[in-house]
Amino acid sequence: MSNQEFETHNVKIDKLDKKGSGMGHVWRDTGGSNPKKLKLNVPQTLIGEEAKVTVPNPDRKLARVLPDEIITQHPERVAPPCPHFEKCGGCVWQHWTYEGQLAYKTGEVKSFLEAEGFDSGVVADALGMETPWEYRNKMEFTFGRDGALGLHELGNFRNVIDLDTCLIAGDEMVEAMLEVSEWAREHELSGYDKDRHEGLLRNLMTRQSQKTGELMLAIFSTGTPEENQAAVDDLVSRLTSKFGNLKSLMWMENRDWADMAQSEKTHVLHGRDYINDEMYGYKYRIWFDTFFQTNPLQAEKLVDLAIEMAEVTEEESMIDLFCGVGTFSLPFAARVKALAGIEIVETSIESAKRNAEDNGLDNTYFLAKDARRGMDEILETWGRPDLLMLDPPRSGAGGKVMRRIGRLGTDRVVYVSCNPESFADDITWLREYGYELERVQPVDLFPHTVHVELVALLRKMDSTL
Ligand SMILES: C[S@@+](CC[C@H](N)C(=O)[O-])C[C@H]1O[C@@H](n2cnc3c(N)ncnc32)[C@H](O)[C@@H]1O
Repeated sequence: MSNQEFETHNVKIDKLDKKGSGMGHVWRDTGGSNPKKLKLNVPQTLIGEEAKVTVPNPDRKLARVLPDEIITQHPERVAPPCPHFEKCGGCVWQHWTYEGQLAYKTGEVKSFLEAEGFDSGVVADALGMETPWEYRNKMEFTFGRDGALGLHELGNFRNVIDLDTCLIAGDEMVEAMLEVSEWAREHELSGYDKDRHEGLLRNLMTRQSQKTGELMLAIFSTGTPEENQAAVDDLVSRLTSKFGNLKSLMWMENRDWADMAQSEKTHVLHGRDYINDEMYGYKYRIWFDTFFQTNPLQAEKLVDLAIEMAEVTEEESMIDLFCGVGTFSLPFAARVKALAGIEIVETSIESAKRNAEDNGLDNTYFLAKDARRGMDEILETWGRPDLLMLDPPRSGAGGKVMRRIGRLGTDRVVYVSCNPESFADDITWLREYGYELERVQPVDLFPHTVHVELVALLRKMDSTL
C-alpha cells in the first residue's frame, strides 16, 4: 500500500471547509504502537463520499490532494459543465447540483446563527438563480509568464490556466478575453512574472453592463502604450471592429510589486474611462475601480428584500451605512424623506453623490467617513433616524460599530451581509439593546462558489411595547 514517498488511501468526506473542499481523515499504520492521524483536504468532493487519494510525503498532519477516483458518489454529484473545472480555482462546486448547493448555503446560515444562540426558524431557503451561469458582470483575468491568459489554478496561485471559456462570465466578455489573448500571442508580448518582477502584461479587466451592454476592457501593464505602439494600434483596431459595445478601452500602467489590478497612469485608448450601467432602474457610472455588485440580477433581489423588510414611509429618515456608490441608497432615497449614506472610500462617495444627482434625487446626504464617526455626525446634525441599514465588508461591522447602532436605537435595522459568520457575530451585540432577529433571507449571488449573501431584519422590541 505504501512506499517511501506516496501512500494511497480511501477517505470518507465528513464535512466541507470554508473554501468548499471536502475534509476527512485516515489513520496510518506506520509500524509504531499507535496509528497516526492524517487529515485530508480533498477539493471537488462532497459530504458522505468516499474518495481514493494518493498522498505525497504522507508523514504530516494535513495534506491537500485532488481525488484519484470517487468510490462512493453523492446522489447530488453531477458532471461539471466547464472543461476547466478540474484545474481552475474559479468555481469550486460545479460537480454539485445547484439545488444541493443552495440547500447547503441555507444550512450554513442556520448553523452560524444557531451557534450564537439565535432561532434558525427565521431563516428562509436561499433564493437561487433561474439560470446560474453567465451571471458575472466583471472578470479579472491574469496573464501568465508563459503567455497564458485566464484564472489562477486551484491551490496554486502562481499558475495561470489558459482559458478558452468561462461559464460564469458574460459571453461577450469571454470573447473579448480570447481576442486579447490571441493579440498578445501574435505580438509575442510577454506575461508578467511575479517573482522576478519582469514581463509586460499583467491583467485584463473586463466589465460589462447586463442592462446597457456597455463593455469596458482594461489592460494592466508594466510598460507604456507608446513603447508598444504597433501592438496597441492593432489592439484598438481589432477590438473596436469586433465589439460594437466597447465603450471604454484602457491601458493602465502598473509597475507596483503588489499583485493587484491598480493603475499609476491610465491611458484611454478608445471611448471614455467609464461605462454606464443600471440597477433597479437607476443609472450608475462605473470606473475600472468602482465597487459595484458583480451579479446584478441577484443584487436587485437584495435591494427588493431590503426595501420589503424595511417598510419605510415617506415621512421617515434613514442611514445607509457602508453605502458604497449607493446601490441601496438610491432606491431607498426615492421612498423616504431623507437618506444619509456613510462610506469610508472617498471616490465611492463622490460616485454616490453623482449617481444621486444623475437620477434626480435631492434628499440624499453622503458622508466620506468611517462608519462610527459618520453615525456620530449624522446623529448630531439630524437627530435619531427611523431606520438604519448596513452592508459591511466580509469581515463584518465589528463590535464597536454594532454597539453604536444599538445605542442609536432605530426601530428597525436591516442588515445585508456577504458573510453569515460575521453577520451572526455582529448581531449578537444588538441583543442587549432589545433587538430581535425577525427574518433572514439568504440569496445566492455566486452560484458554484461557497459564498452566500443574506438580508435580515432586526426589530427593537421594547420600542414597540
Ligand atoms: C459590501 S460593500 C457594500 C457597498 C454597497 N452597499 C453596495 O452594495 O454597492 C462594503 C462597503 O463598506 C466600505 N467600508 C469598509 N470599511 C468601512 C468603514 N470602516 N467605514 C465605512 N465604510 C467602510 C467599503 O468601502 C465598501 O464600499
